[in-house]
Amino acid sequence: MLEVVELSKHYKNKKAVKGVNLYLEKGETVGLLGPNGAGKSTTISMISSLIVPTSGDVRIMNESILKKPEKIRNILGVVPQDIALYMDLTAKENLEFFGRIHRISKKELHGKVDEILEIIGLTDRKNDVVKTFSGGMKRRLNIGVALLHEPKLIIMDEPTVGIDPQSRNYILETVKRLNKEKNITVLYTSHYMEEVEYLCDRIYIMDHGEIIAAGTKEEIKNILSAEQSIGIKVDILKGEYLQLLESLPNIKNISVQDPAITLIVPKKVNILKDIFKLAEETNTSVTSVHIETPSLEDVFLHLTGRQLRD
Ligand SMILES: Nc1ncnc2c1ncn2[C@@H]1O[C@H](COP(=O)(O)OP(=O)(O)OP(=O)(O)O)[C@@H](O)[C@H]1O
Repeated sequence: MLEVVELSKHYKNKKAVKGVNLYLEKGETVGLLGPNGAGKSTTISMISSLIVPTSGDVRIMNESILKKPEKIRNILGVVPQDIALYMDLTAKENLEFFGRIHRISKKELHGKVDEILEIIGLTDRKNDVVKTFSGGMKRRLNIGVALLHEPKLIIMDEPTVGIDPQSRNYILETVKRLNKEKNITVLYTSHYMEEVEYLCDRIYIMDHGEIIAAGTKEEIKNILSAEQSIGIKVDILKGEYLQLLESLPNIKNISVQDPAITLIVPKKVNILKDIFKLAEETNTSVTSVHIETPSLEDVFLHLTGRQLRD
């Protein structure tokens, strides 16, 4: 369905994307994860033929976007990070307006608009102007616009940023339904690991303009299969305790979500004794310790050195 080959974008002082390769099979939902500035939006903009690559190619259904951009725009639906709607028009008028841009006939558009309003759950608000909508409702309408021309592939650039949990769940369910019922292929970028875990068959992790890991959730978690994740909760987190933990041998990663600490250490290492000994030395009260296999978030931290939402 989609094939990205050695795609690069170099600006004057910055190599934003450096030889990215990725593919999506028909009907797959694939996640693209990366910290801020990793190059996700630049990659998506090149796939959407909004910016011209410095080198490389993007093929959608075996056609190069560089050679046939118009044809590809009919196959592709893009949900941009920023809301692109007319605030003084109603939900229905926005869909009609964008439908005309896609040259959908008036007759066809009539039924289509009602169908999309139903999909995005805005039928009862169709005659209200968009400026009265919550952030989540605007995002849902933004998705509706991208669905008007019945794309076979949809690219979503962080579609749940800054919205209430209810709208977020609605969007996730909608993406799942579109994929299952209409067999739409989805490329989904997000700052929320749990969304990608819930939605995606496969994941690409990007950092500094490059793909640094790719595979199914299980395959990616296996990157740290020889490690264990130890979550420690304390009453009051002291810098001194943290420093002593950091100085222990075998610590692969340490992250802090005050008053919790997560350590990544090799499976064969027994570190529990040290955790309690150092707590005693620094008068720290440990309230709980959990040992788990590493999560995707842990793998991400291990690979990029950053938390996804830094
Ligand atoms: N037009 C431009 N000129 C110069 N540098 C740019 C331009 N666009 C992006 N960059 C740089 O390229 C890098 C990748 O940016 P990009 O927006 O693709 O990252 P991102 O992964 O989408 O980040 P975010 O999660 O914050 O949206 C950044 O360092 C950014 O500053």
